[in-house]
Parts: sequence; C-alpha cells; structure tokens
Amino acid sequence: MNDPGRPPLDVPAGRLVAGTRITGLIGSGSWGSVYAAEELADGAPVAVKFLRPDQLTPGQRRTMAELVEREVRFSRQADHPGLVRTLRTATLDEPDDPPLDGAVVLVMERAERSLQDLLAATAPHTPVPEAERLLTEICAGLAHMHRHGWVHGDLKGANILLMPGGAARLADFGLTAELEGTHAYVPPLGSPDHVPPEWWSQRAGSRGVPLRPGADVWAFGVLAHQVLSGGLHPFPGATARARSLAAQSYARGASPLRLDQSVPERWRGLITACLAADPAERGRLDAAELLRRVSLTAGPEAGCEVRRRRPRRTVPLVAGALALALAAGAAALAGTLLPGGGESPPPPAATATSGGQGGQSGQSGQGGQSDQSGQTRPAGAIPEGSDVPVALREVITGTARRCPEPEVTPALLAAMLKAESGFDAAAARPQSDEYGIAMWTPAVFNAWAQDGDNDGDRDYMSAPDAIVSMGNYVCWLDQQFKHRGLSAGLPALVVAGYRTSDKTVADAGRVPDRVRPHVDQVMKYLAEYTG
Ligand SMILES: Nc1ncnc2c1ncn2[C@@H]1O[C@H](COP(=O)(O)OP(=O)(O)OP(=O)(O)O)[C@@H](O)[C@H]1O
Repeated sequence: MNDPGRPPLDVPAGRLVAGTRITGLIGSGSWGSVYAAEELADGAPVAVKFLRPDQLTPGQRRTMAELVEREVRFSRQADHPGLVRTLRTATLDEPDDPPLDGAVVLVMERAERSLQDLLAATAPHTPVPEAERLLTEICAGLAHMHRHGWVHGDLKGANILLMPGGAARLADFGLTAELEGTHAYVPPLGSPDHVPPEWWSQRAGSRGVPLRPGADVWAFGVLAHQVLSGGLHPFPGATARARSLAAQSYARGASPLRLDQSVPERWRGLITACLAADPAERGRLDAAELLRRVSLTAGPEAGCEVRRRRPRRTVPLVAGALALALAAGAAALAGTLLPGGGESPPPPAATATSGGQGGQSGQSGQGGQSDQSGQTRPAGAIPEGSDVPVALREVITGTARRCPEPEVTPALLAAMLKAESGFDAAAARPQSDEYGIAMWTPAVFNAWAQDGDNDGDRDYMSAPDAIVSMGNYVCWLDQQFKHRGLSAGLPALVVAGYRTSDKTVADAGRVPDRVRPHVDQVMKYLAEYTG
C-alpha cells in the first residue's frame, strides 16, 4: 500500500545498493519502499526493501527502529519454504544522500506479486486460482513460525508474496514477535481488516500490546474467506473501520457470522473455528492442528498442486548422481551459510537442552561399539556391514549429528528409513499421500522441509532433502516429548510421533496401539544396527 503522507523513496534505476543494481520501484508501504534489483554477482532478480528513518517524528523513529529490528532479526532466522528469504541486510552510509543515509536495506528473494494483487484481480464470489494450495502453503509457513515461538502479527494479503513458480510465502516481519509464555508484545500497529476483535479493547503498556498466536489464527480465517470468495471480507462494511466494528459486534454476540455463500461447504467449519469470537476458544486451535485441518480440508487436489511444483523423480537415481547430490548435502550440512551471511540457524532442536535422559538405545554419542572388523565405532553409528546403502550413510550420519539429542542417532534414522520405504527414494503410497524415502506427506513436509542436497529447492523425492527434513522433525519430536516429561523409550515415542503426530503420542504418553507394529519393526532394525 502507498502511504499518501510519505512520498516513496526515490532511488534511481542503475543505483548500486548492497551488492545489487536497482531496476525500478515495486511499491511502498507505511515504513519503506521496495525496489526490484539484480544481484551484481550473477544478475539474479532480487527485491530490495528500504526502511528509512527520514521524515519521522522522534516517536515514530523509535517505533520504526523497533520494527526494523524485528524485521531484520526475524528475516535472518526465516529459513522455510513458506517464508520469504532475506539474503542479506545492510545499513547505508550515504552522507551525501540524506534520504538514503542511515536507511536499513533488506535484500530479499523477489516475488512476482502479492496475494493482495491476486485478490484484487479475482471476481467477487469466485475463489482465486489454486486457492486451496495457496491456503495450505500459507498455513504451513504460519505453523512453522508458531512452532518456533513466533507470532507473525500482520498476516494479510499484502504480506503474502507469490513467487515465480506460484508458491506462497509469508513476508513482512515488522510486527513479528517472540512469545514470552502465552503472549508476545508488539507496537500498537496492525491492519484493521485482519486484527481480531479483542485487539481493539487491549491497552498498550510500555512494551506495546499483547499478541497471542490466536491473532494469526483469526487473520488466517479472514484470509481464507477472502481467498475462497474472490477477496470478500467475512464482515460487512464499505470501509475497514466499518468491517472492524462489525467484527466487534459479532464478538459481543450482537450479530451472527455470515460467511459468503461462495465459500465451499467444507471450508466453512474451519473458517468459523478460526474466527471464534472467544480468544481462548480460538487459542485452542494451534497452528499445527490448523495445518492438519487445512491439509485435510484442501484435500489431495491441493497436495497434487504442491507436488506438481516439485516433479517426482520416477527414474531411480543412478549411483553417480545420488553420490553427487549426497556430497552436496553433506557439504551443506557441514556448514550451511545463512542467507544473511552468518552461520546456519540452529535447527529447532539446537535451542533445547539435551536432556540426556536416555531412550531405549541409551546412546549418548560418547563411547563406542565394535563393528565386525573389531574396530570401535561411535555409539549409534551405522555399522559397516549393514544394509544401509553406502551412498546414504554420510547424509544420515550428518543429519543425526546436527541434533543434540542423544537418542537421535544415525542408526535410529536409518532404521526409520528402512521401515518407511526400504531406502527407496522413489517410494510412493498415494492412497495415504506419502512419498519418497522418508514417506513424507507433502503438506507436512512443507512445514519441515530442508534443502539437504543444497540444490536450491526442497523436494521430498530427493533423498537428502527428505532425510535432512526427517532428522529436523525427529529431533523436534524428541525435544517435545522431553518437555512433556516423557523419558522412557524415547526412540520408540519419536518413531510413533513421526507416524502419527507429536500431540497424539504426548497425549497418550506411550506408543499408540495403531502404530505399535510399525514401531516394533523400527526397533527391531535399530537393535540389528546397534548390535
Ligand atoms: N520480496 C518482494 N518481492 C516482490 N515484491 C515485494 C517484496 N516485498 C514486498 N514487495 C511488495 O512491495 C510493496 C511494498 O511492500 P511493503 O512491505 O513495504 O508494504 P506493504 O506490505 O504493502 O504495506 P505496509 O508495510 O504498510 O503494511 C508491496 O506491494 C509488496 O507486495
């Protein structure tokens, strides 16, 4: 959106900024301008966002400094296919060019357009093209943020970018905040059409207004309604102010929720749940559960769309190509550089303590075992003479090493892969929507995906991508269970969690019966590998 009060920053085409050459203005928002540019190094298209401090009152400067800090901090950590990537950031030192001097720039991957543009181009009462796929991808990005303890805080069409291949990515992290317990705190800014009704009655303290994950869930409900009905807001009114008053009236119970009749029947319950008037009720719908329900509601068609962007490899990988991909994966694991130039952010796992409570395997990564040749190998390592394909061993081992939890060993990951697919990278079970060596369900994969072979995409049919992503998820499961106080038989619980969900296993406090045969199978393989 253009802010009529502040003229867009004028950066001429051809200007060199932060390793890019500016080619033209894309648009301006309340706090800055975004320009199209190309990388000086290789001509790759990028977008450069300028957040500038000029023309602001001291109070605005403070708010902006906070927004910039949030945007930079979160952008640097955003490493997920559902989030726009920031390649690097810089503060401009341009004393001869006052408007630019001191501006913070973010060099980002360039999108084709925003979801808002798509909504504006769609006729009312009709869904935008590929509506369900887009909603699934948006929700996967949101679930990833929530899983890491972040609330987006400004989810709306203008902040969802559509990439050249059509993928939807969340952007604009200026109001993103980290949860401290049940709340986060942000400056009292927000988009009237997407903030929940309780937002209007909250008092701003010295740290700003409290923000709960449920605010994102509400915004997702509004967005889902818009995407499925050609941009129509779920609450009536010609202006954002009128619509927000209608939402508050609904929240007080003074008027019913009336979704547009064009919203498909199967989505109505889910949107209604997202738009629960009671924040506590809405809060019970966490983003992981929301993603599960969105994936189910969107159905296989949306999953097919997701898959189509990453064509499946139907020809078995030749050994040489696989070795190359795996070598690249190993290199990536050895020291992936953050887009911002720093080190790779820790996987969710690395932020938690290693409880060291020991699972069934009781492996600590210390000590060792003897293999057939009588040599000592690290505990939990893949034995020399095992059936684990040699080409996979390095990536499996590297993946396990990235996880600080002692239960997550190469042998455990190998045993899981064997039980999931028999190490077959082309495996597919379409009836249950599971694919690849780690039998990922595409929508779930989207939430955990990592680029294991470092080829620039994340593909569950690529063995390194699937394995590294599995390790990331398995590590997180292990930590979740420890946080819930589960300590006995952690490897089995993790295997069960991978087959069902963290919630199912944590609630049961044990391996659920329906996955018991699978878990037993994995444990048998694990015992074989660990002797
Ligand atoms: N990485 C990107 N690639 C392509 N276009 C982008 C990118 N980031 C932002 N844009 C576009 O640039 C324009 C300005 O974005 P910006 O985030 O500054 O403001 P906004 O989101 O429109 O408004 P506000 O920040 O006031 O909510 C928008 O049209 C947005 O879609």
